[in-house]
Amino acid sequence: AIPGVQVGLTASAVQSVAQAAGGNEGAGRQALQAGVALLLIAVAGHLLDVWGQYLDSLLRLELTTKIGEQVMVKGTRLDLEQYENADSYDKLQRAFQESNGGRIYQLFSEMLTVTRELVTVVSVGAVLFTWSPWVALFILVSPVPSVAAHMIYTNKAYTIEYARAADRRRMYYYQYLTTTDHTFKEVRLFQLGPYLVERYRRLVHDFFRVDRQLARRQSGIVGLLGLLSVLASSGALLWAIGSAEDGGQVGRLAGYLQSMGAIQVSAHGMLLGIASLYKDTLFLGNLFAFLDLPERRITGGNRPFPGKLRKGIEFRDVSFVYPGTDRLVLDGVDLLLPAGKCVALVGQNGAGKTSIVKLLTRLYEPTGGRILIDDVPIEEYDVDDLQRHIGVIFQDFIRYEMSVRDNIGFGRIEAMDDDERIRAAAMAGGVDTVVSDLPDRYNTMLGRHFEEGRQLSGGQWQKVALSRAFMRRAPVVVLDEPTSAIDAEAESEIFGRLRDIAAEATSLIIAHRFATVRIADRIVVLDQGRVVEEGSHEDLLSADGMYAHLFNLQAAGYLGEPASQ
Ligand SMILES: Nc1ncnc2c1ncn2[C@@H]1O[C@H](COP(=O)(O)OP(=O)(O)OP(=O)(O)O)[C@@H](O)[C@H]1O
Repeated sequence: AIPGVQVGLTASAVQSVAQAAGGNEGAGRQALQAGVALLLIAVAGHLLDVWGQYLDSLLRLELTTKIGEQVMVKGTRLDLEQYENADSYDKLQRAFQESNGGRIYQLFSEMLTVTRELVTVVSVGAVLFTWSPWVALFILVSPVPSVAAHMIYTNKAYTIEYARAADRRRMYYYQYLTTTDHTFKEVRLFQLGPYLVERYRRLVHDFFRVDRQLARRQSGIVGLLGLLSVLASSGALLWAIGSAEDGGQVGRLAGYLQSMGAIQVSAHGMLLGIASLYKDTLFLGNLFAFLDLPERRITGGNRPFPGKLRKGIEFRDVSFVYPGTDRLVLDGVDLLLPAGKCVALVGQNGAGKTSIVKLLTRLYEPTGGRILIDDVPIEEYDVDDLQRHIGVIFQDFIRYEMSVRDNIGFGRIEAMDDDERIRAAAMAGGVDTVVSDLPDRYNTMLGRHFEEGRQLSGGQWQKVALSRAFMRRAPVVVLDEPTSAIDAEAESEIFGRLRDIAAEATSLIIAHRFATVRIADRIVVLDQGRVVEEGSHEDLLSADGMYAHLFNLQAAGYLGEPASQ
């Protein structure tokens, strides 16, 4: 109510001064009283402002930290499908853009602004209405047209921005390719720089063209509707002058002039605040849509996973189609991983090997058929417990830009401080000799992203990832192309040890190299989503089928002539 009181006091001060000038004795004192009241109000207003700013900064801190954290937590609760599907990944990216909490903070502070301006408009408006309803009405509605123009523009801009999400991702991707350490080598040597910059430039240019057109149209609309606003407030001014002149109300004229300024600013501020609120809720809709995404749709039962398998894992007539696609990636797969044995899965690129691992680790659910673990359907096991009991390393394992201890310890995070266990895992993965050369041993940072980081070779990184799998000491071990970058000598050593370490475990190894495949107790050949052969290395060679063909091709590569000759 302060602004309304201010207008009333200003009018009374000016009126009193005018009367004092006309010889009215008591008017001088009244003017002074009004002046002192105005001063007190100004001080109170200032103190409120300072307090408001303090609360404002607290709110900003609180929101920026909380929202970022919530988005991270949400990211860990989604299913793999939501990351591998372009549509939901798009949603995810849109939400990340809002994840610093800036927009939510803006929303709150806009709500506060709108409320504050509303108080000004209502209180000043009330004073004006008592003076002249028509002048009040003109002053109040004058900002409406120009704000309406802003709202129309906001809506258009949002629609355009929404449709741009994919192109924006492309832009960020081109920027990433030209500014990141592990993309540098190829970009430089294939001389891709100018091409990537050109693609980026073309996208920016398209954006620019559309934005310029929009800005042009916006100027037109704002210009036209804004003119109505100007006419309305000028009309109000004339009316005010006329009505003050009639009754010799100088104070009122001063009040009109002050309130016109105040209302112009406040009503404009309020309506623009509403327009921004509208825009921010549109954008925040993306964040809320993300936070609302279903979580962990793959659920299990309560059955704990066995500490050691009795019988083994069995895929029975399992088929699989990736959600949102229609290609049968696995087509009636029957597969047995006997307890305590090592099975190797062989097949050409795209045969479906990794997809089998994703089903076994419950990152996806089969479209048809059943997976049994010790004769119990996989769905009956507790999902977290199941995942805790499988030591898995994927082809695209992570190179954590953290310490060696983290890199290996992540295999069993509860045992991160168990030096003995970490050392044993490092030995099993063949990385202990690498670590002993590092300046800070297990506490050495790996990678190049952070200070003092030591970069490893591709094969050394792979050994670290293998150590991570061994750190788990799980009853089921799944290694997807575990030694593709490791030299032949180290590979044979690691597999020599694997037999000891995983002697108790049921293991599945996916590999293209036959040196790796041969160590398995049993080999399964997968082709286009079907199991086409299985048996021991010798059985499969004498069967002279696909396995023998692939083996001979590779052997010929090593020997320089067909192995069968
Ligand atoms: N997320 C996905 N969405 C849709 N299709 C996929 C997805 N991941 C893989 N595919 C398809 O499924 C098929 C099997 O892929 P998978 O990764 O299981 O093959 P793979 O045998 O492990 O191959 P590689 O030896 O190259 O690793 C491929 O044709 C691939 O294009």
